[in-house]
Amino acid sequence: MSQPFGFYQNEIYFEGLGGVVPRFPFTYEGLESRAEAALGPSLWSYVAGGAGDELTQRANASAFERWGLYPRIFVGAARRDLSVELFGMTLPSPLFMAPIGVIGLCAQDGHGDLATAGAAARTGVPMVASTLTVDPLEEVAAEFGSTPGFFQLYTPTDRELAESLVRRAEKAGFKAIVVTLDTWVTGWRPRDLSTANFPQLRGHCLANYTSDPVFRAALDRTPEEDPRAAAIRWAQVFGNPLTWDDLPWLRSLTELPLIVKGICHPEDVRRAKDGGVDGIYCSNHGGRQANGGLPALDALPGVVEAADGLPVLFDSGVRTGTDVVKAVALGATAVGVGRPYAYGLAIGGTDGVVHVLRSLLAEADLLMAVDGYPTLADLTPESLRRVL
Ligand SMILES: Cc1cc2nc3c(=O)[nH]c(=O)nc-3n(C[C@H](O)[C@H](O)[C@H](O)COP(=O)(O)O)c2cc1C
Ligand SMILES: O=C(O)C(=O)c1ccccc1
Repeated sequence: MSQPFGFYQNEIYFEGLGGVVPRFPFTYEGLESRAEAALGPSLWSYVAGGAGDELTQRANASAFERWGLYPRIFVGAARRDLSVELFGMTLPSPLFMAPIGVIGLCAQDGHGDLATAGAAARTGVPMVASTLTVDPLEEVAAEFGSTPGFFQLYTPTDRELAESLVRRAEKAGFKAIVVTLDTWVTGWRPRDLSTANFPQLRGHCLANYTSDPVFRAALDRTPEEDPRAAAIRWAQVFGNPLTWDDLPWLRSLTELPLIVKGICHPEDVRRAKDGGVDGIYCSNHGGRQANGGLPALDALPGVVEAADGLPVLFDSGVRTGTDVVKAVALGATAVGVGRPYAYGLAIGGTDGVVHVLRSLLAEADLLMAVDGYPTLADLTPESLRRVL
């Protein structure tokens, strides 16, 4: 590791005055208010909103407040190592960027997927690119530099199309396939309903479909000639209500590491594991799908236990570096952040995303320094105590 993540603090104190300090906020609330202004009402309601009255979305974040980290003294954690092994890769930290559909729209120029991939290249923090990128997946992958990227698959009903998307992702150099299982239909989202968001967003969801030979072959006229017919076809093929019977087929699609996203129940972990997946992604989609459910963090220990050594990726409610540390202590191998980096993108493009990621990592690193946990392996459930 070249420089500890906490060094971001020094840069800001000693060099960044006039640079980062006036440009970007250092709290989640600060990010939210700046992003709301930058995005405007429609995009804001899409990104910030969740299902129902957003009880689960709020609970995801507040679940972290119920755990406190014990400080350990006389440890001298002058050097920290946050690196982690995942699917044979060594990542500089457990942090990654969760997939966010049409995140491209959050950037001023509408190419935010490329800007986010650029932030992955600059920080070493992997991006999970959504099936719903605004620019084709090949163009996104071209911006990753030496940072590995993962491809998130929304499995279409057309199996041949699913296969084609996976082949393209492999060819473009993605290092893992993340299949999202909790969103074959979108949840009841009052904010999106009140801004009638989806009809507008739909037109921006199509890039990976209209650039796909299998998708194009199923159309009578090209998407350029008849964009409406392409959008209709997209709506028809988008959501596949998969069942366990489809897992062998999903597994057969690729030799890349296969991760299933949206798992919270230990029994589902066992079944996924039996089906030969390489990783479990514990998430409730940031409270955007089902409302009234368990905060994802409360599901994590049961998932980790059932995973029994298989890597567990986690997201939903991560807002600070201390949240990252707590999720690792509860057994997550890698920790995803969602909305915060979208807000960074809205505020400052690639620089804004880099700022959000570096801030999360600096806070995590400095917490480990102060509390005496030099490596991730030192963080265990015994490092935490329930406080409420
Ligand atoms: C605007 C938005 C779009 C999303 N789109 C996708 C998507 O395309 N695919 C997917 O698997 N998850 C998607 N998610 C869910 C995220 O991957 C992640 O589970 C969630 O954002 C984590 O919660 P957090 O935002 O509270 O950190 C989306 C989330 C947001 C906020
Ligand atoms: O909004 C989401 O969370 C999401 O995953 C999605 C699904 C379909 C279209 C756009 C975004």
